[in-house]
Amino acid sequence: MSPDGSKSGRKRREIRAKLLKTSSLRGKFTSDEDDSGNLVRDNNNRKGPKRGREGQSDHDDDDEPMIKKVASTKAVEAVKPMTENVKPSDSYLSKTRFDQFPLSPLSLKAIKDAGFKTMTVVQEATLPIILKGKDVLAKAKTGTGKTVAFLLPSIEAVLKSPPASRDNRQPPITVLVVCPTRELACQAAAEANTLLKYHPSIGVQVVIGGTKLPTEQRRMQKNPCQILVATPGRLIDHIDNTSGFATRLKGVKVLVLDEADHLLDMGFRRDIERIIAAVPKQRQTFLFSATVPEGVRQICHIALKHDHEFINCVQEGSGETHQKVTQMYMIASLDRHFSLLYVLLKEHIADNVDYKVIIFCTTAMVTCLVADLLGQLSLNVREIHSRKPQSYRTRVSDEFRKSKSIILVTSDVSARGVDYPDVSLVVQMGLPSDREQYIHRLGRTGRKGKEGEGVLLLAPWEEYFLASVKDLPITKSSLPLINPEAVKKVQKGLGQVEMKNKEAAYQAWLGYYKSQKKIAKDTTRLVELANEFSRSMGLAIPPAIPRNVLAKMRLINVPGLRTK
Ligand SMILES: Nc1ncnc2c1ncn2[C@@H]1O[C@H](COP(=O)(O)OP(=O)(O)OP(=O)(O)O)[C@@H](O)[C@H]1O
Repeated sequence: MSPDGSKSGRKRREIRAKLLKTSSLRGKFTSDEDDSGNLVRDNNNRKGPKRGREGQSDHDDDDEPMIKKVASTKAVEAVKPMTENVKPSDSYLSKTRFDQFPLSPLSLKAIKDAGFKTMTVVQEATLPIILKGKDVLAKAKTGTGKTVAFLLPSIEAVLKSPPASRDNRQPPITVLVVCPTRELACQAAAEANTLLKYHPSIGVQVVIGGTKLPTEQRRMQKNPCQILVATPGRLIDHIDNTSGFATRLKGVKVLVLDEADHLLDMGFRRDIERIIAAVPKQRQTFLFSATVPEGVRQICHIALKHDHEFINCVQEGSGETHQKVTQMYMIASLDRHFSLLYVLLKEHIADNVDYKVIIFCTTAMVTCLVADLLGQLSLNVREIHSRKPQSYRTRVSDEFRKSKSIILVTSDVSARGVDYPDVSLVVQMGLPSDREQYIHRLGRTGRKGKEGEGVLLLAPWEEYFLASVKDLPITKSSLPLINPEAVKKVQKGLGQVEMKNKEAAYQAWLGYYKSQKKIAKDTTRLVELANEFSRSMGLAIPPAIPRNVLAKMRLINVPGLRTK
């Protein structure tokens, strides 16, 4: 917020968006001209790529949410959630207090200490159903307390389970929470420890890639571990390599899949199926996410009982994003993206002394390049992606969570779930892997009913993505003036970025867009665009790519590529 309390930069963008809207209404459905004179045309829908397992995947509201318990659904048939037209309120909070439910007084004490006065909408909607013993598929907007919603009843399940006998060398794990990324697993475990403040005998352990397996094995052996939070890949490592671990999983009473739609998509499917096979059929299962695409409704029966409840806290037609988060998109040729990003950031920083920005890039190596460039431009920037050691990622994540006046450049390892308070702006550079990822990335701002801003920066040939988010309140903003000094500064900064970073970014960029069917179907065009990206990094000729890498991408002998 600038000193006078206005967000003049954001205001400027909103005014530009309004002006554009009125002008474009005149020429609706024809082409729009971005400021570089390129004609951009509307295109159709697209399909995004399937993402890899944890760590390998680089792609690495507040209107009245509708709490509507849909009648028990047969998991296979898609049941449209019931909705009523209710006046949207601006709160993610309900009026219901936690002590109106049969929860442990010690949990209630911890909740009070955490400063939670009333339940959030999703907590109020799901707790009674879960306490009745039902399986639940819950959909609620980002930043509205889904983690506490599944942890509270999970703690109740532990309290109801018979304490393990002291001499039991493989005491049962009662609750298993699966998260798609390491930061999210650590965060859920931290939230669990907050709720367990007065339950000293209940232990939470975390198993995630990037840490030493033996360290985790010792910790689980020596400390209470009634609740285990895990990323899929590492959990399977323990099932396969930690003696007695599979036995401990036979005690699971509650299985939680956080960011369930992501865990159920093809990238994780095999791991999730193995994990489900490793826990008892006789259990309760909770699937939570801010997005539940139709496909997930069809496939959720692999985890949920047929008589599960689908609880949809997102009012139909209000869209899956928050009203208080303004969403803009900008179309500019690739050669302007870095300067545009720089101008956007300087504008935002000038208007928001407590700025806290997350910039999402398409891959780890592009993230690395952008972070390097912004560092050269003397911005206070950090980076998180899968090419950084876990200790570094954890340290930076903790630092960013506690800081203001800071910029985080990141891949999709930070797209979902991570709860960084008071993020003022989310910038998404280039094509999000799909609609859900766009929504989750945007959901890093506007949490707990707060305001926020999202800007999606696309090249003209990426504009077709907008068809997949046309139901969301995203408006086109014309481009801010990019003064020649800024261009020169960015070009100078690019000149100081190491060549190996540019080579890696170019190769990763090509790999990512090769996975975008609509763009990759014409490989010659794909390579032309990649070489446009290469020039935007200030390279006169595109970097050479190892022949074996091109073979894996199935791009051997495509004109415009250089091999080494
Ligand atoms: N009843 C409550 N009152 C106030 N704050 C709460 C309450 N429950 C949870 N919170 C806080 O709200 C914030 C967002 O919660 P959480 O991260 O679980 O959101 P989420 O719905 O899981 O978001 P995402 O979809 O991004 O994963 C956290 O800081 C959490 O501690």
